Amino acid sequence: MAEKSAASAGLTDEQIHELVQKSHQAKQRAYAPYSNFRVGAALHTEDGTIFTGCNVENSSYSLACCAERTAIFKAVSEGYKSFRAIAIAGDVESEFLAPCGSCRQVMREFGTDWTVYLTKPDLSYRTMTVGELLPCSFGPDDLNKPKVKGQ
Ligand SMILES: O=c1ccn([C@H]2C[C@H](O)[C@@H](CO)O2)c(=O)[nH]1
Ligand SMILES: [Zn+2]
Repeated sequence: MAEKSAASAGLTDEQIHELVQKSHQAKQRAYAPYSNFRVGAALHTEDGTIFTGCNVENSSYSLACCAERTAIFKAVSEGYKSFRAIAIAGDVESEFLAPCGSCRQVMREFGTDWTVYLTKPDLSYRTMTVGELLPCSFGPDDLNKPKVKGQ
């Protein structure tokens, strides 16, 4: 069950369960022949459309794309930029899977006040906001703040 905290994302228990399930289904499509670490993600947009993603690795190792970013980039490229929640799924039984720092920054681009469900394979989850996962963050507004003269 969910820990009490953070943003509810305005989703019903059924919608959360569906999102978590879809993240674990997406995990089955992971292309992870190098790490053998499968990850899936399911992103719930403002209007309820769900985009899924998996990690996609490469023989040039550093080119791997995480599941979370696959889902977010799919959504943005289809015209969606308002997100309610993302569920993240791995195969580790003992811990809720946490997103990497790069994915936290990519999530933060689209706001700090939306929800991340960190899940386990038994479909249990922990609820956090993007702002909780990336405190004191840099974002789009920072580019428009006054700068020292001459810069
Ligand atoms: O939250 C995470 C953590 C890791 N990975 C991927 C990147 C790489 O393909 C593999 C091992 O790091 O897992 C994700 O997709 N999401
Ligand atoms: Zn990542």
